Amino acid sequence: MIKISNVRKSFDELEAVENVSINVNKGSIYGLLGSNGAGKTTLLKLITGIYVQDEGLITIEDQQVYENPEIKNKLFFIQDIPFFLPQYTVKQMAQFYENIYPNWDQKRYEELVRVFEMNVQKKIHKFSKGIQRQAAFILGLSTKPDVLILDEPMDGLDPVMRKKVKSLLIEDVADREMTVLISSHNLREVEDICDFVCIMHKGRTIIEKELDDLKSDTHKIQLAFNGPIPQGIFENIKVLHKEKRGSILLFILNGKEEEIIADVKKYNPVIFDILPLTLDEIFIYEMGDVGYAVQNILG
Ligand SMILES: Nc1ncnc2c1ncn2[C@@H]1O[C@H](COP(=O)(O)OP(=O)(O)OP(=O)(O)O)[C@@H](O)[C@H]1O
Repeated sequence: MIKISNVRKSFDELEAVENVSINVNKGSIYGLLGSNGAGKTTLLKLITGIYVQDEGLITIEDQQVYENPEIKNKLFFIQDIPFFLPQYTVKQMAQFYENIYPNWDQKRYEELVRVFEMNVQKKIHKFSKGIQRQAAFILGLSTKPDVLILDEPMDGLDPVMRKKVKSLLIEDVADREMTVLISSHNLREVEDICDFVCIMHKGRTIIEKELDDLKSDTHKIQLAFNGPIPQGIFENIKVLHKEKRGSILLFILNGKEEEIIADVKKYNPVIFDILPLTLDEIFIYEMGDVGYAVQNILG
């Protein structure tokens, strides 16, 4: 659906996006995560055709986005500071979008106005930050986009509204295979709705993986042996982290659970436990030497 291949974008000397390649499948909710200044917003502005890349290719449904009104009509971008025309009310913005977006759905708009209990007659700039964001969601979802792109979408929303917005997104993904790309600093905020995640750091992608794969491929193991650590253990398994806590050895391993169990059992441990890993821990260990960035992402 969205294909980004070897994309670069610099501002003067600074390379904000360095050789990034990612794929976002139709009907998925894709989380673009990363530390401050990682290049997330720049990448979203490239995808939505606000910026043009210095190198590489960006396509949505195999068509380039930049200066392509046909594709732009199928996507909606809610920026970190949502865009509204000055002095406009929600009703006026709705009329504006109705004229631009061919798929504008008036019935859906009225329904969403009811759900959010939105005052459509009030000038938007007089609303609080959170209500302005709600107005952006009402308008964005009423354009019935094939692709919805969200930059820090939950900023300023209270927990009830976050839940409401998440369930509306899931509804549109399930009903009509809308594709959603969400950028966020905060992994915990989006992990319950994303099926794919990508972590960016300093303009590059560090991990791009299906969330379930990430969870099922990483394991925390506690082990103890009568005597020293046997030679050869985990020779063919990727060890992300190893530490000793008294007589207990703690390993973070990347691999299939059955293979790990089979390997361990060859060495007759006196203690052997497989413990669940939180997503936070997975990211910390996977990213290893960029641990500082992970702390930021995990907030
Ligand atoms: N228009 C611009 N002109 C010059 N530099 C820019 C511009 N936009 C972004 N940058 C720089 O590019 C880098 C990436 O910025 P970007 O806003 O894409 O990061 P981000 O991951 O969205 O960060 P944050 O999470 O803090 O919003 C930063 O170093 C930023 O200062």
